[in-house]
Amino acid sequence: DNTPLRQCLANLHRQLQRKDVNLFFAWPVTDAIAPGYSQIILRPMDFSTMKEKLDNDEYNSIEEFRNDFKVMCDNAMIYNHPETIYYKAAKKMLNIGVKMMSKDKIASMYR
Ligand SMILES: NC(=O)c1ccc2nc(N)sc2c1
Repeated sequence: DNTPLRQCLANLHRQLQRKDVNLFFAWPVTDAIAPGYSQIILRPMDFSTMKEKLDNDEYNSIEEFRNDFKVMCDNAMIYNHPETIYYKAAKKMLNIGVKMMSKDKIASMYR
């Protein structure tokens, strides 16, 4: 059933994924496209995995969702060098996400 939290997270997921125009974050990163990725990144995350967790009701708060989103962006800024398009896309998307899910914005929902 669609609880307010699930609807809110589904909207956030849609809005954030729209920013990923090159689909760099749509699917799990494979070692085939990113050599050594699985040795370097111990907690992989991507939008399809987040959607699966959403559909399986695995997020109990916006904070949990925001944490996965931040891990996904941080991973890309750990594995990829700063001058790459992947690093830059992650940094830009992280800034957008932080604004959309800021702590004070979430707190303001409970006032
Ligand atoms: N999300 C990432 O870190 C990411 C995504 C796609 C991609 N394609 C490559 N050739 S390296 C690479 C890294």
